[in-house]
Amino acid sequence: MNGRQQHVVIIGGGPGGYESALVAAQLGAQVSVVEQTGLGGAAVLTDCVPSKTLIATSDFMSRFASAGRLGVGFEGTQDDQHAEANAIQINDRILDLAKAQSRDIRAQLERVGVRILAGRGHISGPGKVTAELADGDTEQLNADVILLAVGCTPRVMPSAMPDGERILTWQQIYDLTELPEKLIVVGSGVTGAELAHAFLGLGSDVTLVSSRDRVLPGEDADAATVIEHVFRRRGMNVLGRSRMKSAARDGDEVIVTLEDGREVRGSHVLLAVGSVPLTADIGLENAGVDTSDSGHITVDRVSRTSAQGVYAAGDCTGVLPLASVAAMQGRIAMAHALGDAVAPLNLRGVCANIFTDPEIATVGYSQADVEAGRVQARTVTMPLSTNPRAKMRNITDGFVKIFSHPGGGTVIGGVVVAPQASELIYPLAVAVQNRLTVDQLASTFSVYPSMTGTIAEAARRLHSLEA
Ligand SMILES: Cc1cc2nc3c(=O)[nH]c(=O)nc-3n(C[C@H](O)[C@H](O)[C@H](O)COP(=O)(O)OP(=O)(O)OC[C@H]3O[C@@H](n4cnc5c(N)ncnc54)[C@H](O)[C@@H]3O)c2cc1C
Ligand SMILES: NC(=O)c1ccc[n+]([C@@H]2O[C@H](COP(=O)([O-])OP(=O)(O)OC[C@H]3O[C@@H](n4cnc5c(N)ncnc54)[C@H](O)[C@@H]3O)[C@@H](O)[C@H]2O)c1
Repeated sequence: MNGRQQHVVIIGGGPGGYESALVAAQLGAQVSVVEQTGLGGAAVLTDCVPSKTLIATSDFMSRFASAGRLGVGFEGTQDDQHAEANAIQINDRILDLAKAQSRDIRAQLERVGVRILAGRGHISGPGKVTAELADGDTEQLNADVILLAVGCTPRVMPSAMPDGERILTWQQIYDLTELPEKLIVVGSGVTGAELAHAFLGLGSDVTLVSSRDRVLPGEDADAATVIEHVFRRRGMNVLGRSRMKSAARDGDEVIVTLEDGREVRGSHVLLAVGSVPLTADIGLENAGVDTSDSGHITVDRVSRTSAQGVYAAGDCTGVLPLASVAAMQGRIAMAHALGDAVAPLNLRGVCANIFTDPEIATVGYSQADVEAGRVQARTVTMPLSTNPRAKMRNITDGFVKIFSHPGGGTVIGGVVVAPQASELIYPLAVAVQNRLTVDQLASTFSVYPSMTGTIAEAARRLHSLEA
């Protein structure tokens, strides 16, 4: 690096883009972000933040519905006692919250001197980005470093084209003015499972079309089994081993036709059949940036692409589609590009959470890693049903699972299935990240009574296996 101020141009203002902009500005670079939709990206405006806000309302309604089991009654006649979701108010709140977060991010970037260009960016040659601005102008930018963080968009099938009214992607549900009466959710990955559960909690009649043997095929099998059991118990119609062939409107109804010929009728269908990277028209060929067959940009562990001076971060790389990973890839890219100290991306410490009720939180090595022989581990699974705090709170579903290394007892992974597991996974994440042993975890005080008591108890069980 010479003494001249480096110019960094970032295409895409989601977590991958805005986090890298902050780091680059902090490291003294002149930074421009070209963003076509709004700062915060899909994460803030249509995907992560809106879905979690919807789930917050749904969770509240579910708690309300189970109040009777904790001895709480409501005034009024028995038949009349139910909470009702107001779709307009819920969606207004969601969209307001998303826009406010987007504004906060813009203000944060502007405070550190980042230039924000509203429009579409593409690489026009080595070290060159063209921005087609929203106001109709075009601007040419010279860049010492280019970072691509363009994200993904919902995958659509020609036989099930979304119409924004009754055939919907997850990005279109926040425009609904009424709660879907009979919702068919297609796809039982994380997006499908979270949203199917959210709408069930809000009062929709939900059918989940799952192409695999069980819901959440990529997750811990024990955890997914608990969630599928809860779905069914709460009245969701889960159609296992069922692949959608097509979805079509029939007046005010939708018909989902499965590959085996069965038809499912509903008022709305929500398509959650995966995502495709937005990498087709961003001029990758103009700089020699390689992609995989799926169109994801190929990167190494410091986010370098195949082209010198071009980095990529987030979902468009296909490394691990989480907001936290996108942000980390972006920070690493800028540190590397601008000559700061940097450690390559380490996915073993990544914490993830599925926001169903109960939630599934995971960190480190998984059961699948153990079963595939990628790592040797001892495993203990403790149900929550014996935890005193869980009993007090009427929590019956869930468990804590810990994986430790045989021989030293280092904690290498964990799964928590519990209400707010996203908060409970942190002690296990600290243990994995800092290579703590099960003995260190077991000898740490936990509050009595508390859900974390089960984490300490599981660690104690692993100690006795070690002994
Ligand atoms: C329903 C759902 C829920 C999710 N929930 C969670 C969660 O709870 N926790 C979690 O960690 N992750 C969650 N994720 C994943 C998370 O949303 C993504 O990992 C994250 O959005 C990736 O960030 P990104 O910066 O790569 O891309 P994005 O957030 O997609 O941002 C990319 C931005 O680039 C813009 N762009 C694209 N092309 C151009 C161009 N040519 N010029 C200018 N701008 C362009 C796009 O408009 C977009 O605004 C969820 C995903 C979905 C679908
Ligand atoms: N809480 C979170 O952190 C969160 C939430 C949502 C998404 N995400 C991220 O996004 C990633 C992608 O998740 P996703 O669920 O959007 O996509 P996905 O690709 O993981 O799941 C899509 C599912 O749809 C199924 N499918 C495809 N075509 C089908 C058809 N015709 N009929 C029936 N089923 C069909 C697939 O088999 C697959 O199981 C996740 O792995 C996660 O990293 C994270």
